[in-house]
Order: sequence, then structure tokens, then C-alpha cells
Amino acid sequence: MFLQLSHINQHFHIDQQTKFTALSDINLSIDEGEFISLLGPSGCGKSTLLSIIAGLLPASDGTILLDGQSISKPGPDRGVVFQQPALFPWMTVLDNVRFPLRKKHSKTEQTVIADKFLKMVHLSKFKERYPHELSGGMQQRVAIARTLAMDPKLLLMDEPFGALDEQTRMHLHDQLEGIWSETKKTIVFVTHSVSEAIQLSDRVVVMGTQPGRILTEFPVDLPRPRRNKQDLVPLEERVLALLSEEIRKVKEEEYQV
Ligand SMILES: Nc1ncnc2c1ncn2[C@@H]1O[C@H](COP(=O)(O)OP(=O)(O)OP(=O)(O)O)[C@@H](O)[C@H]1O
Repeated sequence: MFLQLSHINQHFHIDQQTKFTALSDINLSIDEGEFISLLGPSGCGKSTLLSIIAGLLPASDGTILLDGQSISKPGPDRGVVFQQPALFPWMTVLDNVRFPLRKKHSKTEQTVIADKFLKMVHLSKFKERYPHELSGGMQQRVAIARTLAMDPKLLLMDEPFGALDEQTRMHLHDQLEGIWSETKKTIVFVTHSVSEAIQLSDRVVVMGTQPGRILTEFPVDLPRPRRNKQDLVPLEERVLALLSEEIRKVKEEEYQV
């Protein structure tokens, strides 16, 4: 197994007396090259789980093995793409992508690698531009190129298209599918969107709340690319039926309805 999460629990101490369980007994196995989505209502612990896999947050309990190695802190084998692209505004697109390569690669190598991934996200023509001269979707593609350029074994994406409009998001779904089939990277993708999860993933892992846990998994056996939205509807309905109860629980807790 390429990525193996075993018995992960995550507790946060709210104060000296109160402990909040954000994740309870998470067990998940992911094959190399798989595209997995973590889907669930707000607060079910998707980002927390991604942070634990990234090594940004140590799990309260449990183990994570990536390619046989135990994970406890961030490492170059994992690349994270967040909702906000977090580019350096004073650097050109090319320099942003070259920046993380500076310690391991010569200047020429940095440029060759950066050019390759900027081409993959169709931004070669914009490499001398600055982030503020790009749209939100283009900035996010730069962030994806920058992460891929580091050649991580595992790509972790936390609602990477959540801040973008619907049209841009659809465009980036196509691009991400292309990147995934070209690079064969293993991807763990966090989303709120049922259709996004089904369109992109080999497997949708549905999480529930109180405490955050895995409810079930849905394999997606639909041919790619999945451009015809109608083909996704039967599975969407099954996932939504499961999620509606969880969403009701969140509303009840948050709004006391
Ligand atoms: N550092 C922290 N201290 C205390 N509680 C936390 C901390 N980080 C997260 N939580 C809580 O853990 C739960 C899970 O949060 P998380 O952000 O992982 O959920 P999520 O599923 O990603 O939500 P969303 O979809 O809204 O982004 C939430 O109830 C949140 O308030």
C-alpha cells in the first residue's frame, strides 16, 4: 500500500478541562497513482486530516506510512496546494515556480523544470508576468506548477478551486485530470462539492461529523473524461443521500435549530 493511515485520532484541547475530538479512528489505504477525494460537511475534519498527512499537524494517535516510511513532519515527498495560491507577489511566475528548486538544482535545471510544468498548466506565455497580472484561476495553476516542480510523491489539495467561479473551476478540472494522467501522481483532494469529487476521483471517501470520521467510500467506475454531468447523477444522488443527514447534524449543532 502506498499511503496507509491507521487508527488516526485528533484531539484539540479547547481549555484545560475540555477536549474536542476532531477525528476519530481514521483508517484509509491509498494505492500509488490513485486520485482520492475527501468529501464531507463543514467541520468534519477534512483539512485536519490533510494537514496530518502533510505533516503540518502531528496526529494525537495513529500512524501514517507513505511508501513504507512513517510520516511525522513535512517533507519534500508531499506537496500541498491550498485554496489560496500564496505566490510571492514580487516575483515573476517563472521565479515563483523556480523558487523551491533553488537548493537542489542549478539555475539552468530550475528553468528547465519550471518551463516543463508551466507548459503543463498552459502558462508558458505568462512566465514573465507577476501574480497580480493573472486571474485567480491562473494564479492557482502557477501554485500547482510550483508544487509539481518539486516532484512530490503525493499531491495534497485542500479545496484548491474553492475560491474560483464555476467556469474557471470546470476548466481547471479538465487541466487537473490531464496533469494527473500525465504525471501519474497520487492525489488526495479535499472538497465540499459532490460533483467535483465524483468527476475527478477514482474513489470518494465520505466523512461525517461529531466526531469527524469516515462514513464510507464510493468507487467511481465511470470512464474519463467525465464531461457529461448526467452520467454523474446516479452516484451524486447516493452520496448526497448519505451526506444530507450529516449536514442536518452540523446545522443543528451550529444554529441550534
Ligand atoms: N487548531 C484547532 N483547535 C481547535 N479546534 C480545531 C483546530 N483546528 C480545527 N479544529 C476543529 O476541528 C474540526 C475540523 O476542522 P477542519 O477545518 O478540519 O474541518 P473541514 O472538514 O476541513 O471544514 P471546512 O470544510 O469547513 O473547511 C472543526 O470543528 C474545527 O473547529
